[in-house]
Amino acid sequence: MRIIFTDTYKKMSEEAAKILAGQLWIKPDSVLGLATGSTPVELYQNLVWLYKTVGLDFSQATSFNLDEYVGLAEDDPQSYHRFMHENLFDHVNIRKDHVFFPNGLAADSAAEGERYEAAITAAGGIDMQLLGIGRNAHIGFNEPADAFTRITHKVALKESTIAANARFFASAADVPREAMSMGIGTIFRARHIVLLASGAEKAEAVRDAVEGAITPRVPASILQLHPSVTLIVDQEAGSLLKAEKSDS
Ligand SMILES: N[C@@H]1[C@@H](O)[C@H](O)[C@@H](COP(=O)(O)O)O[C@@H]1O
Repeated sequence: MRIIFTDTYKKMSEEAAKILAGQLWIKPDSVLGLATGSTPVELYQNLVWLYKTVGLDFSQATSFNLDEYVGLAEDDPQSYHRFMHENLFDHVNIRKDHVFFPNGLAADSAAEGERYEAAITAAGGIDMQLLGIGRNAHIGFNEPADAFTRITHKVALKESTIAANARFFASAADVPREAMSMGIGTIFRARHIVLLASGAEKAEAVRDAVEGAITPRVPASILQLHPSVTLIVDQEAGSLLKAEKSDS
């Protein structure tokens, strides 16, 4: 795993933007796996800026989002679908028929998981997967569990995740209790993975994921086995890492 240590959230976001932009410049028809949450917001702002100023081209790109809440319509203000459009897709030249989400309204979640996997495969697989990390080291919505999940599936969210995401809702009671999420296997099949972490509340999760045992109790720990992972941390999120600082 390559670790890029940065001082601030701003620098973390700039480093991440360089990597995603580089991917698009090298392979304009890249299949990107994209993430929601507060962590990638400024990265997306940087990508929009690169699109507007130096012509970073999304016209041939495809995107698959990691996850979506169960029970929210696409146009619900809290849906991840809306989040991605407001933060990135509406501001760049990605084709709207090239952006994909798990359907949180699907009646048959198992069939929906298989449909989403087939769509990823049909697109050629994910070239670069962007990830944030939960405070309990979840990635996507893959919560600590007894086994690593293999494909896109329905998950019951942990109370801690509901509490952490409540800041985006009027109250914790409004946070959906379930989501459709890529599985750990789906994420692991991406050719390159970029994991972002910012803030002191992520420091333990980052340390456990990078330096701890590989276990489904720490979902992100599986990334230690992937051949191409770049972790970008700000000072606080990287503060508990023993790893030699290779960059700053
Ligand atoms: N499903 C998302 C994850 O993809 C995200 O990584 C995590 C951390 O979010 P944040 O970046 O807001 O800390 O939150 C949610 O649970």
